[in-house]
Amino acid sequence: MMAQYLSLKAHHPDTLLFYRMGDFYELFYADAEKAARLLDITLTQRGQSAGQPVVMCGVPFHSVDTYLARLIKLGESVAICEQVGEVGAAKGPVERKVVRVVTPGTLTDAELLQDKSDSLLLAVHAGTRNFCGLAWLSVTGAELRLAECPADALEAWIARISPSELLYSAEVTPGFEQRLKAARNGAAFTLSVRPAWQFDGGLGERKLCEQMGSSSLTAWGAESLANAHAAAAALLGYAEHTQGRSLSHVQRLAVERDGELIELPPTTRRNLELVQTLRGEEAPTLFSLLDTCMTGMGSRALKRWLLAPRRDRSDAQARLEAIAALQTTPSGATVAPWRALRERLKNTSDVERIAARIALRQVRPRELVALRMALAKAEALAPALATADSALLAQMASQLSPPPGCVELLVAAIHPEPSALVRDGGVIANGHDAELDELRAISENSDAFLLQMEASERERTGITNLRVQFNRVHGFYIEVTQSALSKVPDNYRRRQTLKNAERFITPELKAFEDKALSAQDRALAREKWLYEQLLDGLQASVPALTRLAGALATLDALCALAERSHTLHWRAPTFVSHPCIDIEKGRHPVVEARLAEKSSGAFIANDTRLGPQQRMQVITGPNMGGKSTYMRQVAIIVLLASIGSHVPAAACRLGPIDAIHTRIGAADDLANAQSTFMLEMTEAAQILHGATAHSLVLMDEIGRGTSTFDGLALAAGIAAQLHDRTRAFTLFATHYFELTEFPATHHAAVNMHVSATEAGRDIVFLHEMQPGPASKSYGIQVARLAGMPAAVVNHARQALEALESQQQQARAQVDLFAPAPVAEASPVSAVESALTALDPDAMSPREALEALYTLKKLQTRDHG
Ligand SMILES: Nc1ncnc2c1ncn2[C@@H]1O[C@H](COP(=O)(O)OP(=O)(O)OP(=O)(O)O)[C@@H](O)[C@H]1O
Repeated sequence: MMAQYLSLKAHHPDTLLFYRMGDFYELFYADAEKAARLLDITLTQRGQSAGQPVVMCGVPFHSVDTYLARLIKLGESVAICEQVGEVGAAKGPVERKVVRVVTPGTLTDAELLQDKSDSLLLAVHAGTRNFCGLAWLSVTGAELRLAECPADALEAWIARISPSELLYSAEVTPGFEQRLKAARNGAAFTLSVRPAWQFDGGLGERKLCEQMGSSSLTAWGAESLANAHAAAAALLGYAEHTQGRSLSHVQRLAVERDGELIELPPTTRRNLELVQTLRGEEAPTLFSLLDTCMTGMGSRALKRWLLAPRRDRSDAQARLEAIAALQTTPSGATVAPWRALRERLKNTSDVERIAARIALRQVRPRELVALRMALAKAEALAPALATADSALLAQMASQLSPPPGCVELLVAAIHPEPSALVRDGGVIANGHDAELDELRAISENSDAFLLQMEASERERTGITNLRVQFNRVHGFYIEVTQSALSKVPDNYRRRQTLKNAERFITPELKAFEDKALSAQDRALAREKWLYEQLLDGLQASVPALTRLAGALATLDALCALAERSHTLHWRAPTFVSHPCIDIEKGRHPVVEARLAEKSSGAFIANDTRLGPQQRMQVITGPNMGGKSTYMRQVAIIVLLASIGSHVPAAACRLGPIDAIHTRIGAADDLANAQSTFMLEMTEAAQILHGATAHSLVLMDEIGRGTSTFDGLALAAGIAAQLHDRTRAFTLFATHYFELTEFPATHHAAVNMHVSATEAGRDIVFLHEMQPGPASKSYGIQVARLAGMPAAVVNHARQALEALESQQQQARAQVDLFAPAPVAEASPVSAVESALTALDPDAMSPREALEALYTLKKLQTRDHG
């Protein structure tokens, strides 16, 4: 057995091997030690193999899912090895096979997957010409995506895709590997190394064609993406390896191109708290506020929309029309369509994942019952949509009809209340298969047979309390109490002795037992076979089922947006072609919700007007005044509009947007050994390189991490660059009062401030954005509010007065915003000219040596 184990283990060196032995999965040697540590289970030793004690530990097969979940969460992969041969069929151990490998990026079990998040597998190929190829999919989804990106944009792509597992070639350079490891920081995904030959462009193209059932990839515009094909080859190879079969349900292909999406760099996703709070929690975030979907499919679609808004507005426009239609109560109806639809969508099972599990032949009987009910619901949804005034809803309606014959097949084949697992029996419906019905009848008729036999044996033997019974351990028996033993006939054979009774068997009962038990075994085998047949029959429906799942998901997400708009009083944005961000009475939805929850006052709405004439707002005002909230709310409204959602504002007009960049707050990135200031500057530099005139840029207190003069000078330089060169829509919050002079010399910048007023020695925040610079910074009042000891506050107040009067007198007349002098080109030195004239390939060793002496002489002369 150990030889068998070791040969299986050799094929899965980096994976924990769960080796099935009876009712347990056992792990051995190093696997056992690791699993015992990670799962906190007991390590044992048994026997010896090759003179060494065998270290092992095990988990019961019926609770394997819990252990798998824990290991996957820790980033481990597990190969499941089952007994596939018949016990005792051949000499030696029963035949075993690894039936699938469970890895963080290839999960398919409902118990292991999160309802509201996709678990994505991404393959990255370090390609030619400084380009990387990417291919990714969710094993339980229907779509494979491809992209090629410039090598320096790889981290941003990985962050956006946010995979659970990333595959790369064993032969990438150490530098590239290091980058992938660094990209993992903060976003926990597992890195899996694959053999280099699997990253082959030609192989990938062939595999993709095969997958799509097409002779070329032209229809998808994916024909000339050799780098992405190489990634796809590894991706599909790995997915097939883990599932033990090909992914026949993945039949959609999409190519993502640089520049199609509105850029949301990782810093923006973090700073705007889109799907995670700054502390790493799931709520309160924009997504947690937005997601009132009734199904996991809807939540996942909504999250995808939120994290991948498109620059092209056609999708967003179609969604806005759909939301409008969902909010219009048709004549004769009492409620808006979104309400009625959401009511019907409630408790709809995850058709997308069930379809994938059908294709992977891992689907459980109860999921098929759930699928049948979901299909009935989906069909009932269609009529209400078909008549709606929205092309998108009409398209959904056409996709909601169940594949022909699918419901009928499920009704006929699956028992209405099946057991959880096929191996327990009772899964196939009565009347579906004559042979199964007959076998079941034999075992079910045994009750009648036993009663009849009991009566006849009582009569024959005169033992009135004789009983004929069955139990799982001992099979059929006749039970006679001690007192009646003398009446037992000769043909009774003793089976078991109890305290007060004896149990017997007769040849007649034995014959019946054989028949009944074998009927049960045969019925079970027949059920397994019929279940496989059913899966075969369902394969043809898989593409239609995934389309239907997509329609359900879109519909659910749209209904959630309609509900949010209604409940939170949001309004539809409008898109225009000229550059502008016009927001009337905008609010920050998450802060507003928090205020409402705590009943701590109303949220103060603010307008925002940005356009070519007024591209930059320099925002000043006290701490706690609401600067960050205001800036974030503008970005959130722009993002919500871009995905086709209504927005928390009275009105919003939005021109083209290509990116939302943010530089907010300061958190040390200790893991990457970057100081607060270094990080601040790196992020600012990235924004200055990346932003365009169609980008929205939020800069919150840039320059704060260094000395006042350095910081001020840098902040001024950055503001000037954004205003003059980048020309992005910029919200620039600062504590440097000097910067309020910026708009005087820069025509497209204006001063804005958050209002506050003093009540005695205290400060009252009004949270209103008003034109002009703030008059005071109120730092000391805020410190007082924060509970700073009175002595410190008084001390600070005195020091402040002294500092202010000193500054009045010695105010340096520095023009902070004057353009920097162009650096003078330094004259070319004699050494440099001589070097330029040399051609090393055309020189003899002697000439080279002479040239070296000449250069040295010239250098000595240049430096006197
Ligand atoms: N428009 C608003 N209406 C009501 N309350 C608001 C508004 N804006 C902000 N607040 C409240 O004020 C708090 C502080 O806001 P915010 O963090 O935006 O201030 P800030 O000016 O950026 O402060 P700092 O400069 O210290 O970062 C928020 O948590 C919120 O409770």
